[in-house]
Amino acid sequence: MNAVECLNVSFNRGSRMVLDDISLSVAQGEFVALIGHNGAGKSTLIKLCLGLITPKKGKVKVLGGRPGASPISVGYLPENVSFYDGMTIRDNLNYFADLKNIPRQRADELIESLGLSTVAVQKVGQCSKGQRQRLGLAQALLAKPKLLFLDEPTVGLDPTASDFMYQELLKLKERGCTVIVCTHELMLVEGFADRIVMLVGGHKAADGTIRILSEKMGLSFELVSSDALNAARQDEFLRSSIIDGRLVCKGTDLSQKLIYLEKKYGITGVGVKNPSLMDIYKAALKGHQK
Ligand SMILES: Nc1ncnc2c1ncn2[C@@H]1O[C@H](COP(=O)(O)OP(=O)(O)OP(=O)(O)O)[C@@H](O)[C@H]1O
Repeated sequence: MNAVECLNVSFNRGSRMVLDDISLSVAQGEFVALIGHNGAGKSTLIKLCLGLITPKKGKVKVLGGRPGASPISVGYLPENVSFYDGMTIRDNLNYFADLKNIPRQRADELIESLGLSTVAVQKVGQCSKGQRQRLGLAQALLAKPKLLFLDEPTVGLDPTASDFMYQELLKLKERGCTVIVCTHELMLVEGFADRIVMLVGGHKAADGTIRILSEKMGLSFELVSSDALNAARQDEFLRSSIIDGRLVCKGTDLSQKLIYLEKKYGITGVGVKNPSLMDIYKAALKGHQK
């Protein structure tokens, strides 16, 4: 059973098409980055999976059932999570625990594990953005969800706080939780996500690992080796692969080039630098606007 299954899902707001024929499967335990320009439909897709809105066409299944059918198993950190500013961090979390019928001991555990102990008695209105987001994550994790949706969880966070957030998400994935993060922070998410799903104008424009998408899109991989670069400068076959002082090739030519370097020049251990998620983003955007 997949954690999320969308089959030919379309959603309109009035006469405007917001999502068009989206099919998407997310396996349990996967970490998926949902990316795309402003207004692409990312939050809408998350809301459909949460059962907050219903598709005009197509089917959505979450943890094998109807979206919204197992709220305890699904955690959600919305883009603008709101708390009671006049209450402390601990009281806010206890309040949500009580609402969900979860023992307050779980709130204590999360305060401890998410590094909120020293500020637990601080009023939320006096918390930094990073502390609020940790509280937001704690709220989403109260029920130990099997599936977690996060909508731009690191907006406005400093690099340490953002890294903390992603390290926590990685720990959850390691424990088998499915994580779906909607974000614009491509450089940050590319090191964590197993797979990228990109929406453009309500359509699915890309779906796969960075490696596979790069190959499909014909993006350039860099062969990182000064020996290989020096050899290529003297080599008729490789010379044309030097662009802006870097030795590059398409994913489909990669193994051929590596074998050639080893056989002809005895060069081994050549590092391969994948295209970045930003390269994929730009290529998918361009490909979709043709
Ligand atoms: N409540 C609403 N009423 C009317 N239109 C809406 C509403 N919410 C979203 N939309 C529209 O639906 C489209 C998709 O919005 P959505 O919030 O899903 O995009 P997004 O990819 O999450 O964007 P962003 O990166 O800016 O958060 C946009 O054109 C937006 O204007």
